[in-house]
Amino acid sequence: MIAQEQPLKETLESLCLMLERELSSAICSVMLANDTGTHLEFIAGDRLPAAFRSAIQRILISANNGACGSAAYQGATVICANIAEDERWRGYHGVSKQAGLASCWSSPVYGGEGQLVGTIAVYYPKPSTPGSADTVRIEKAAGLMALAVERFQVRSSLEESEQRYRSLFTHHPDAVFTLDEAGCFVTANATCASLTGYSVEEMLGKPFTFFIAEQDVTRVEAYIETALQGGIDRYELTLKDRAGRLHQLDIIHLPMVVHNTVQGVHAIAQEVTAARQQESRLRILERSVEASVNGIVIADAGQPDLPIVYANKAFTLITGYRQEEIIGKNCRLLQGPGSDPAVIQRIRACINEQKDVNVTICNYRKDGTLFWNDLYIAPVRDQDDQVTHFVGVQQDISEHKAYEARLAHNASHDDLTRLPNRTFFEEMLLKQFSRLGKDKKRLAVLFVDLDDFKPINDNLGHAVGDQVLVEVARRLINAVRPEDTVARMGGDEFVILQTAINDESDVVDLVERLLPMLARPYRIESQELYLTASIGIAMSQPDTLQPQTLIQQADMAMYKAKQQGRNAYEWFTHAFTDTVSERMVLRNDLQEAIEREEFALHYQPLMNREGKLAGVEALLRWEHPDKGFISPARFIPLAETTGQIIPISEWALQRACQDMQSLAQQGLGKIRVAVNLSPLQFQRSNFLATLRQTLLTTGLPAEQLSLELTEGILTDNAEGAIDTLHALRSMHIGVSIDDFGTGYSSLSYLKDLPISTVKIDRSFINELTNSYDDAAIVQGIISMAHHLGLKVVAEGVETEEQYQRLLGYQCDIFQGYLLAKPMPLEALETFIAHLSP
Ligand SMILES: Nc1nc2c(ncn2[C@@H]2O[C@@H]3COP(=O)(O)O[C@H]4[C@@H](O)[C@H](n5cnc6c(=O)[nH]c(N)nc65)O[C@@H]4COP(=O)(O)O[C@H]3[C@H]2O)c(=O)[nH]1
Repeated sequence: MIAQEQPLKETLESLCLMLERELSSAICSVMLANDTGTHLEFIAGDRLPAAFRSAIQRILISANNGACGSAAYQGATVICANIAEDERWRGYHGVSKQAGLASCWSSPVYGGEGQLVGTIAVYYPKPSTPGSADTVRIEKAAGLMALAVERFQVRSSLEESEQRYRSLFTHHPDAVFTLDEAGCFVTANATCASLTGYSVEEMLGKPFTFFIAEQDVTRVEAYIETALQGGIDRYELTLKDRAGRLHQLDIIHLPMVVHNTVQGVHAIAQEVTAARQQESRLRILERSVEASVNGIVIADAGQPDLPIVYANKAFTLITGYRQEEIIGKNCRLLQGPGSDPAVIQRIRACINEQKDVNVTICNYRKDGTLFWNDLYIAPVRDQDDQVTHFVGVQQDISEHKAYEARLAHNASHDDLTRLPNRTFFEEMLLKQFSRLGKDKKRLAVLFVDLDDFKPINDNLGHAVGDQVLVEVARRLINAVRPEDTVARMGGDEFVILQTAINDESDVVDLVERLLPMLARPYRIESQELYLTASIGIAMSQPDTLQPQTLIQQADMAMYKAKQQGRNAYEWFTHAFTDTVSERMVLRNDLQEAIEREEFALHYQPLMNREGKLAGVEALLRWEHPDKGFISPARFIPLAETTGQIIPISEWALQRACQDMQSLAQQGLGKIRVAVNLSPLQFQRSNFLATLRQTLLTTGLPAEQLSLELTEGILTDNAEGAIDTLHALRSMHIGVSIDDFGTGYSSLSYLKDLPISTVKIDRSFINELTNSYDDAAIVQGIISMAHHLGLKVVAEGVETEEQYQRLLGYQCDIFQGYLLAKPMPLEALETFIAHLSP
């Protein structure tokens, strides 16, 4: 039974029975010593009465404690021949008597190592002592008991150890398995099943390589072989699960050694797929950070003063600091005097609040040069949401900033002179005005307009004009204090803002320095040019509400200065607000009219001596949306001074040509049209080119076009004008001298000019019938002109008497209200249609 490894109690009960059979009328029991050797615990002796069994269930091992306690204590057999009289049984007399037990012999039992195992006891219903044969039997039983208990203890500890290891195997979170010498599964824990998708039963007996991705099989077989030779290996492989998914495993192979021989392979496999993916992601991220063109720094949030723990290559390129110079330092070493404290404060606040922040800050490189940093800082949190680091991503946007600054400068500055423009000037004016305190300081706006600049521009070309303007700008800048502002308003107009002035004398000081300074000769391309300026001044008054009005007032004052003779200055007074401002309003209206194309052309017929149509004169009409018809005699001189005449005239020429083409297309004949030319237009270098272009685009034959110019145009720029006239003649374009008689030119002067017609000014015709002088002049002009081969047009013919007189003087062509008034194109169509053939 001991060999069969029955449960211990059963074995010991059998032992008791065996002894009882050998000792007639005896009842046997067995007690086992506890682990600490202080007590005995009842285990076998079922024939003892229950009450007694319970009384001796657990007893102390001591000198006089019944037969068993005493025997275990003394280490020798104790014979209690008469329990009732035995002092060692004190406390048990009652229960033993009740159980009918009169004597007891107990022997201690020792194991192989001499350790106390327990006691074996024999009870008799009568007082008795053992004979020698009894003693031998008891000792034999004690020996068997020792053997049984020891075998039991060995088996229990084996089982325990087996369970421990099994538990480790079963519950191990990694896949734990063993392979036999052929490399097939012998054992596999649950993790193996969940990893492969096969049940443990399905796995057992299958070769390990069955589950391995093809490319790894040879390598894995070699590792198994090494383990079978007693080697230990750690390696990674790719496992293919039942669904075909791949898993990355970290494997440890150990030899399974039994009785000193390797009988297989133990293996532990840990899934590292996620970790490897993570590692690969980290590698890519690290590479991206390293290769990024943006500077990237990482600061440790766990250490005081956020030291930098990483900086990429771009950071070193941007800042000039090498990694080792920056690691351990705080990023503020990039800051400097130009770093905006408000921006720094914002960065600090966001770092304290552990928030993202994006700022543009002025930083400094190691060599002290400045760069603009578009900086983005973000906290990095761990799994517990604690900020461990801050990442700073920086981009050097210096070039972009410079570009922005250039754009801003361009938007607020004049390209040519690099002076501030009108917008900038107005902003500055507002700013300075708002700063005017109660200290009675004032502002002055000086409007500077160059006298006679246009001829320079027109005659010498824009390149020369531009150089003059640049020089004027330079002189103005040199004349003012640094706190004053000089701006170019456009064309040849400049403005100066004089700040913090005490009284008029401060302004007079400046103006009286300025005028001679501007009048000094200008040496441009080896020529000396002379020009002066007219200056208008407006000063802020205690009741000035809108500083912008100072600009208008100074402009008005400048006109006044011009009227008073040039190279002069004039103060603004409210007295001339009305007339000048009217002019200014008109100027603005004119600009709008050009943009909105509010102009129209009317045509006045010119009749020959036979009463037939000799041609028409194109006359501009401006129908102002609010003010109604505005006479060309009013707006054309103004447009001449502002240069606005150029687009207006070009439009008129184009329209006249188109209209004549339209008449021809309607079968109303090839009507010759006379178009007025402005001096400015005539003197422009591209005048002929524009003219050719207009004829080309409209298709009007050059012979149908005639240009009217005043004498002034010819005398102002004689040489250039004559060349232009020859060019016109060669193009077959007719030229008439308008308003003839009012200027200084004589007919003999006209003799060499390639012109075809003279138009006698209306004032002479007007007086023709009243004044002998005028009649004589008209008569003289006509006969002299005929002598020179020129045709004569009389304009302003209002009466029959004038007409008859002119007919008598052999005048060729007649124009005037008597014959026809200027009319729109539609009326002209009717007019021509009704003329007798
Ligand atoms: N009292 C009176 N006046 C008569 C009579 N017959 C014609 N007129 C007016 O005399 C002017 C003749 O034109 P202008 O001497 O070239 O004088 C023109 C011309 O110098 C200028 N002008 C008109 N159209 C243009 C144009 O397209 N370009 C340029 N540059 N100047 C133009 O404006 C000036 C005035 O033009 P308008 O007011 O249209 O005045 C026109 C015409 O309406 C008449 O019997 N009695």
